[in-house]
Amino acid sequence: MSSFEITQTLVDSVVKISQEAGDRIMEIYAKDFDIYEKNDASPLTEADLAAHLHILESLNRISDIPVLSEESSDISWETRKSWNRYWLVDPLDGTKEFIKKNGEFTVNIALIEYGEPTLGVVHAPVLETTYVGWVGVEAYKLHKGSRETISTKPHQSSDVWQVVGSRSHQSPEINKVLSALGGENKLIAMGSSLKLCCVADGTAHVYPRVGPTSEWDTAAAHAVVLAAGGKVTVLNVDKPLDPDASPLRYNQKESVLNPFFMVIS
Ligand SMILES: Nc1ncnc2c1ncn2[C@@H]1O[C@H](COP(=O)(O)O)[C@@H](OP(=O)(O)O)[C@H]1O
Ligand SMILES: [Mg+2]
Repeated sequence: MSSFEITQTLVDSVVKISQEAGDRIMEIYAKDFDIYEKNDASPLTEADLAAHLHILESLNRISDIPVLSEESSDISWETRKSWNRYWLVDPLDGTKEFIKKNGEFTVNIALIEYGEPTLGVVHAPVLETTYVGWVGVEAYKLHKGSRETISTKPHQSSDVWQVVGSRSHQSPEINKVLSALGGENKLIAMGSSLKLCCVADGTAHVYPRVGPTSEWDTAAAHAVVLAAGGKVTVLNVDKPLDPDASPLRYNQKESVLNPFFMVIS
């Protein structure tokens, strides 16, 4: 048994790394994208890679835990399947939102232990907001120097369902989920892992995902949801509120694709 423990120092380091990666992204985001069209490198690739390299180097400096990032995801299953603990990173989630310049993109760093997220940091550079989930300990949001504890807001029978969904990847099956919820609902469109954070901080009751995502898209924000009192489970579109649905897990199979899932307050 290893004696690894998450500490406040580790959490603070991961927050700092995510914010520094966000600063690198912002240097590119602030430029005029048109100038890139003459060159080979797209602004997206450049921002993604700059964030990835910074996160990789920094995580390697603070720990000897392996890293799986969307930008270095060619690590074989043979190697990965022996990992009980690893960092799971999406350096720039919400690439469509980055290109559209609507600010709804995030830097995502999660710690996965035995298939479950135990720590997650989601940083939205344009919004100047960082969500932190230390599972079993606390969930909070940092915004322009202030720190606010966050928790989910469970749906009450008289509430209109506040449902958050993808801005850029929709699926007609969402209507099945909405009708299975029953009652009235209001759909809020949002890019990236910010949708899970909306459930974590009580802005939304649910986020049903009826479309493909990869494990790095959800891991960090999944930790924020768990730490804030919510759940992320495998979705049955006909029974979205199934109390026996299995939790979403990580590194259990060769494919890094998630099943359809439900995030609930
Ligand atoms: N066909 C597909 N296969 C795998 N992942 C997909 C996908 N379409 C969208 N995604 C994932 O959904 C994420 C965006 O989510 P959303 O639509 O909720 O903003 C993308 O993250 P990236 O932007 O990092 O590529 C991408 O990983
Ligand atoms: Mg992504």
